[in-house]
Amino acid sequence: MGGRVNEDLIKERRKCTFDIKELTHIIDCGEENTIKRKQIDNYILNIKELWDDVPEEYLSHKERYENAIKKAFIVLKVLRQLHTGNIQITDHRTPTNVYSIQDGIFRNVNPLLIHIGLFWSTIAAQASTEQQAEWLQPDSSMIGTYVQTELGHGSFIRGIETTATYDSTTDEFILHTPRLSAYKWWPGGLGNTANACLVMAQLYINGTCHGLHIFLAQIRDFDTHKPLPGIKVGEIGPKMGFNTADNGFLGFDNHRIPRTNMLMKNVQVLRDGTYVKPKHDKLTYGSMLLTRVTLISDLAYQLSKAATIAVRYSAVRRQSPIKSNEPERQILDFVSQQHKLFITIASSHVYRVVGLWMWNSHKRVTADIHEGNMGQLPELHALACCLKAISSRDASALVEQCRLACGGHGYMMASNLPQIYAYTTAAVTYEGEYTVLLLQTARYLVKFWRLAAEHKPLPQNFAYFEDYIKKNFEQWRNSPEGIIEGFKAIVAGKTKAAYDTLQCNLRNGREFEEAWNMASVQLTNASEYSTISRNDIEALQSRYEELLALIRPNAVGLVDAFDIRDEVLCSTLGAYDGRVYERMMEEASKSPLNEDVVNESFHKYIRPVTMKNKL
Ligand SMILES: CCCCC/C=C\C/C=C\C/C=C\C/C=C\C/C=C\C=C\C(=O)SCCNC(=O)CCNC(=O)[C@H](O)C(C)(C)COP(=O)(O)OP(=O)(O)OC[C@H]1O[C@@H](n2cnc3c(N)ncnc32)[C@H](O)[C@@H]1OP(=O)(O)O
Ligand SMILES: Cc1cc2nc3c(=O)[nH]c(=O)nc-3n(C[C@H](O)[C@H](O)[C@H](O)COP(=O)(O)OP(=O)(O)OC[C@H]3O[C@@H](n4cnc5c(N)ncnc54)[C@H](O)[C@@H]3O)c2cc1C
Repeated sequence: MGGRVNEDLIKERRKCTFDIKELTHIIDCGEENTIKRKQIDNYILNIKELWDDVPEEYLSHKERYENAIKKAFIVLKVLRQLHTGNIQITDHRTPTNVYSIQDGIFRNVNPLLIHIGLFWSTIAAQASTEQQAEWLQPDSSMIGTYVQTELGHGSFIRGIETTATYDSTTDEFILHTPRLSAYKWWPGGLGNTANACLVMAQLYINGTCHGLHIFLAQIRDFDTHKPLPGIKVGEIGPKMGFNTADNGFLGFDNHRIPRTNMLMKNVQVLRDGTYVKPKHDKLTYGSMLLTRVTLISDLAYQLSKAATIAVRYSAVRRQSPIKSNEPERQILDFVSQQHKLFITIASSHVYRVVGLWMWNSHKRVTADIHEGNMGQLPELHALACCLKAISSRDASALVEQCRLACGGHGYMMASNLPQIYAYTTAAVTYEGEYTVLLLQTARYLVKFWRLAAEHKPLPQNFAYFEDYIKKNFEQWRNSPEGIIEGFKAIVAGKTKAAYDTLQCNLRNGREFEEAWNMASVQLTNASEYSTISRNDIEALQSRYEELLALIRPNAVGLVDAFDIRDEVLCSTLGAYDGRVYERMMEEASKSPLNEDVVNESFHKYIRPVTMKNKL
């Protein structure tokens, strides 16, 4: 859409006091990455077949999927070309950028998300060298997914009921779904797209259960795409979001696969049925760990999208004067509006930085694991659980705050804020539900508190537990260091309270698991345990308000620095040119309800009632 840039946005951009490009380069981890990202954006976004004539929202459930799958295979082809270097973009090791522009292409979810994001990465991480050589061929016919959750079990994965029983006479595993609750339910791309899957099942050899293992199973014929004998597969129906992801169900009726289809990098079943144990029994859960780490950065990106839309809109939208004799003000001038939005910008940066740090930690710990050193895995798991839980919860709350900050127009699908919310709130549940993950972190903290309480040696990372016990915490200081000290005091205090409740429950004769359950609200909820005083809080509050005023002139510059293209934002409210009302009117004109001046329902249903006595 052509036309002039909104005057208020022009003025906002003139006011900006910092170099926007410099911040963009920081966000991209370097100018080179910015250049590459833009090359990839240009290449992919210029593919005409990826763009819709009719907005996605007006399509039926079936049409949405068919439209998305058409685009998914165009994108897959491009990703393969990038991978093999056939598209001359020198280095594309900035995967989040390739993936993030897909938000614009699909306005929803790529049905191949799990194929690319989890299927391949799990094979790469958990299959033996020989298996990888066979399965990771660039021209493979396999379209796969990651099949773990069942109708009856999602969080408690030890309760998974699908079995894989070794038959040494034929050198095969028999995959079986013993009852309705054991049906696989949820995997993305399973409904219609996938012809293969990685399935999590209980391994049985000679009547002994060895727990959960991952198996590669073909489920559809590669040529006809018909389900193989013994496979019952389908799609689970419409959801709050993720409606192009064809999440599916799957049941096995004694479906046989070769023994060599168990992922055997860390654990093996030999021809004679000998079971060779892994070095750590949670290595099978590695894909969940990796995805939790990846999600932190993805959620930071979703926050930057929501912030861009809401801040630009707030600079364009004028409503109410502040003094009655003045003109109406940009809603961005209201301090309460700044509070709603600037926190979203800040949170995006926080989770981006933490996400990168976690990504690098994951790389380091994985390299150690390859060398046989598992020592850092528990801490990484505890951190990933906590950060995935809070980043998803914060992101969905802040995206919703941005939507509300756009008033009624934020409720329009054309603002794209409802879709971003539906996407982020799903992340609170998938890949480990919020409370369940926080309890994993609590379990880790309580272990170290027990050491502290028993005056046993603590690792350096937990020295502050001892400081708390010895009351070595300094008085509160209003400085970054003081705030960090404050957080340490909160963690220590909260862990102590939960631990004390746990001990009290145990003394009262409860068994550990029951005592744990009774303490679980304390284990997940933070309390104020720092040495902060009322005066400190007042000082912090006024400093916060000063900071809002300092950020105000740079608000639009800050979101421009996220450098998200209009085709990706997909928002009438957030486009770079700020022509909000023109875009809203243009989008409304696409509604099928505007195709006829008089809708035929008038003649069928309305007129017979309203004109009844007048005909
Ligand atoms: C098209 C392009 C796409 C590309 C994509 C790339 C980028 C885009 C960005 C990101 C998106 C990427 C993908 C995701 C996108 C969309 C999501 C859609 C799909 C979602 C998929 C799923 O949801 S898959 C299913 C996930 N399921 C879960 O997460 C289940 C949650 N439950 C658990 O993880 C566990 O059951 C548990 C952790 C709650 C407890 O496990 P349990 O077996 O009960 O444990 P125990 O009690 O026996 O033992 C606990 C001990 O084990 C340790 N531990 C547990 N888990 C781990 C682990 N993962 N690693 C290491 N250690 C672990 C735990 O600490 C205990 O140790 P101690 O005994 O020593 O205390
Ligand atoms: C959009 C989407 C995509 C998904 N994609 C996939 C996929 O590709 N592959 C796949 O395998 N799965 C997938 N899933 C499934 C997902 O991983 C599970 O839904 C998730 O792990 C939560 O499990 P659940 O649904 O069984 O919830 P439940 O565990 O039943 O949780 C329900 C409630 O019980 C509480 N609860 C459960 N256990 C405890 C406990 N021990 N202590 C305290 N409270 C507890 C929870 O906090 C929650 O409040 C997807 C889900 C969604 C929504």
